[in-house]
Amino acid sequence: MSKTTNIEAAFQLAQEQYDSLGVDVEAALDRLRSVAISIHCWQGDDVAGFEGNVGNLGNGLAVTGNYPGRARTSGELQSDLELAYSLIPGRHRLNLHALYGEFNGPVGRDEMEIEHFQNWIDWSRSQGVSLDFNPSYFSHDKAADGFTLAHSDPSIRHFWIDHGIACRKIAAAMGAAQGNPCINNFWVPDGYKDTPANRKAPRERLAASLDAIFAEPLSPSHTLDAVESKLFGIGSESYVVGSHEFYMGYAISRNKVLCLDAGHFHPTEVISDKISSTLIFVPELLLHVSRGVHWDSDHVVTYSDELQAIMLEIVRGGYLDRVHIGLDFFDASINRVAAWAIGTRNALKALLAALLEPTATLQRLERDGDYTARLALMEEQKTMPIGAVWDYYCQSADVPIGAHWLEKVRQYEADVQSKRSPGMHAQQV
Ligand SMILES: C[C@H](O)[C@H](O)[C@@H](O)C(=O)CO
Ligand SMILES: [Mn+2]
Repeated sequence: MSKTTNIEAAFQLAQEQYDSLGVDVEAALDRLRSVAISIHCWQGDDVAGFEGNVGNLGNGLAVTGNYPGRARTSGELQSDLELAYSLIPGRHRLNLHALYGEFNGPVGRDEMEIEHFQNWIDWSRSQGVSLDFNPSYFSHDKAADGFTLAHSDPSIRHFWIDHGIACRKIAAAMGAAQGNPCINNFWVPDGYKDTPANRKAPRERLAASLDAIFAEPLSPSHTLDAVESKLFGIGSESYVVGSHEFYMGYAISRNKVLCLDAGHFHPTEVISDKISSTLIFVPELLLHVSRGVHWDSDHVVTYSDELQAIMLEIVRGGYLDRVHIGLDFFDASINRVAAWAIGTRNALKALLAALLEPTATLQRLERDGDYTARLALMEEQKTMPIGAVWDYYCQSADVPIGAHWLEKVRQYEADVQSKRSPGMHAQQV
């Protein structure tokens, strides 16, 4: 039997097994096909961007590792992304940070315009990829003391407010160009290393700065504002202005998208349990699917219990249209294209597993108080043949099956990435 026939035969057997549980595999695959994951550009170059300050990543963000082949220009990043997308089934989005604009000479963050992203818009159109966006409140002289929108100096605060306003206009133009909303996510690092004497004032300033940024109504069909909380960062261990409670309250009161980053909570706290709570009160969620190891370490997403729990919660709650699934990890110790492929394929595989769950049956058992059968069925589900369905999905999407994608990355690394010199930044290439 040929490999293709094997995959089809295994899929048919798997389909029969799911069928016996009342699960429609074709419907699950159709739903999976419609989900676009927002793949973060910053895994490709260690969050360096193209402003020319490579190695100055600041404000608590840390990338470790020195694997060769970091992308140094937008052309290199686009080429790496094209390979990554070709290894991942489905049609996905690209999440860009403002510091990835293309600037001919110095451009202040408060002066950024859509023209600095025209090349990204053109490229994304050519790839059939839609864009999401983020203002960049880090790795900058005016963020050197750890404060931006909550700064006590009004001139610094206003500089960053202007950056936020500029980024909203850029995001809206991207959304108008692509015909669907560009999610524009605001994360600021503001916080104190040591115990503050005044927790109130910075939070009042952050709320006022955000209100100033969001003052102009923009069409929700062009852009949606999201806000991202954090528990602590390196250098803001004792106090983060934009805590979970702060942004939960902000998003509810201002009708904003709430961003939950899996690495931004206490180590035993999970975002999977926050989805059904928060969505009662906010219109939509953005997820930064990440993997913290002891802290917000931004490890590549693996097929973990929490990843599966996140996807199950989205599917069980019927939230696929209200939850934007984005990724947020940056690992420089392995091939960066492989990192994208591993993390995104895992996210999709976990989503497929969730779509293949006999949720209606489980929820009926729960309603009936039959917790024995609920647990038994949930456990049996774990060894159902999802691998056969996933392989079939990859084959039908014309992307590599199993670990064969790794051969393409190895070839690309030998032909392209290994020839890049490490220390250079965009202007030097
Ligand atoms: C680069 C991203 O904006 C950043 O990772 C942010 O989303 C975050 O999670 C900071 O810890
Ligand atoms: Mn994040």
